[in-house]
Amino acid sequence: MIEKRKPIKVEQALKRVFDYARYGSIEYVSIEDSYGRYLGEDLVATHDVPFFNRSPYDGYAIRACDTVNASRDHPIEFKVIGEIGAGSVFDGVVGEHEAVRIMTGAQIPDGADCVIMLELVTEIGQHMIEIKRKVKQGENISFIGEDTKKGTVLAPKGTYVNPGDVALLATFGYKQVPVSSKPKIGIIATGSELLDVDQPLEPGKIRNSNTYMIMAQVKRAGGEPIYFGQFEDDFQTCFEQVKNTLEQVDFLITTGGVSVGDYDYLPEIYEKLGADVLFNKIAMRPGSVTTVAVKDEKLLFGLSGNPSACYVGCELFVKPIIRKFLHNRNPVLKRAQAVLGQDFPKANPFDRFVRSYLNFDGSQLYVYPVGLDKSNIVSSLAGANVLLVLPGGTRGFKKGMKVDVLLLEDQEGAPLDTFLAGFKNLNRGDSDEVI
Ligand SMILES: Nc1nc2c(c(=O)[nH]1)N[C@H]1C(S)=C(S)[C@@H](COP(=O)(O)OP(=O)(O)OC[C@H]3O[C@@H](n4cnc5c(N)ncnc54)[C@H](O)[C@@H]3O)O[C@H]1N2
Ligand code: MOO
Repeated sequence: MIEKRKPIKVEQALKRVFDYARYGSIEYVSIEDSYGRYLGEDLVATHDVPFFNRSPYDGYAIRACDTVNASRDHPIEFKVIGEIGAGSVFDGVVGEHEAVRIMTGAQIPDGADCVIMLELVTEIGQHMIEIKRKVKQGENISFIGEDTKKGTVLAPKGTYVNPGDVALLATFGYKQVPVSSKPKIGIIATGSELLDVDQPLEPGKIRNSNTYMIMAQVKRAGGEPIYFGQFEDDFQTCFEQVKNTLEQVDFLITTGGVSVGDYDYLPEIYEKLGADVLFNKIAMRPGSVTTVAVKDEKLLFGLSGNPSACYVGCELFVKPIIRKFLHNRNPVLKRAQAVLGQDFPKANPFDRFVRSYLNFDGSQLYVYPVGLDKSNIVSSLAGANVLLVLPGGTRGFKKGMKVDVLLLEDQEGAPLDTFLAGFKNLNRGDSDEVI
């Protein structure tokens, strides 16, 4: 008689796993390779930006006090005493009714306290210009420290390095960037039915898709997947593999063999290893059989063999642990609210995580379940950019209801029409900007 497993709640399971989260160390990569990594140290502004007062426009640097009486009917003449492009410094001083022609990004010359744009100036001869309006002191100057002040923490340790962070790293002279080292995640597939990706199909056999899917998920989460192979349902072979692999990695993921079938050997393997099983049943679908054990402080994730269950188990439990290892402060999936785009009549005895597509139609976020909602389905995974969360003990979700979604990743944009429609819906005022 098989012992009945007692399911625990998703949040309880996650808390138990987090008790065994570990942190990685720090390594250095070149700035070119820093995108997509996680910062190993706080990114602190080591100097003010801008570092000097500079002009945000092409124009003339002048003294504001010389324009006090300027107007359309009373233009004031200025003598142009020099010109500076970005990267050069003017070595004189701007005096009364003098101007220096200045380009965007150049340092404001001494004596000047404002800039007037080229378009607002009339050239009236060689080295002479005319100004017909007042300019305020400080007008059109990007002041020292306006962008960021020295000492400001711009991105804390554990931040995912996006292109904006790369710009900051370059601004502050990081040729080499301290990043969190990636956790090494061992992956093992079990199952005598498994063929590798390049093997022809045979009756009763299937191609091992989970391994490659998990490797991609691990990479997406920021970890380093190491594939140790697929093994037939033989207790001794699987035991040896799990034992040896565990010694070489930070965490281990297995797929398949965690349920109660005759060839589901993972429970016995954990026992023989002397690993503590944190849970072996979660009140969720798919992925209820997701099992997590700990051996010598290392987490062993026993994911389901069923592709969708495997996918969801990996996103909910492995991804946060990878991000935690990378010192990320927001390691779990981000939650958002959307409107259900179609009926979902099925009952939800446990919390259900439905592979779904989140879409903005120009005015509202809608979420649509993708494909068949069964844990052995592989086709619904590719089109999903979120997991729709339907709480356990509910049924009959209707189109139009507000629901929660967990964001996976969205590299795909919107259709052009939807993008343009978004502007149509904006209530825009008229601008009085002249230029
Ligand atoms: N009597 C019971 N039977 C089952 C239960 C249960 O509670 N009592 N739970 C069911 C649920 S829920 C799931 S999910 C599965 C989980 O089974 P396992 O995780 O032990 O996985 P396997 O039995 O090894 O395989 C399940 C399924 O997935 C296919 N598979 C396996 N590995 C891969 C792979 N690497 N790539 C693609 N597909 C894979 C395998 O061929 C099976 O079809 O158990 C239910 N049964
Ligand atoms: O674990 Mo199963 O994945 O609930 O379908």
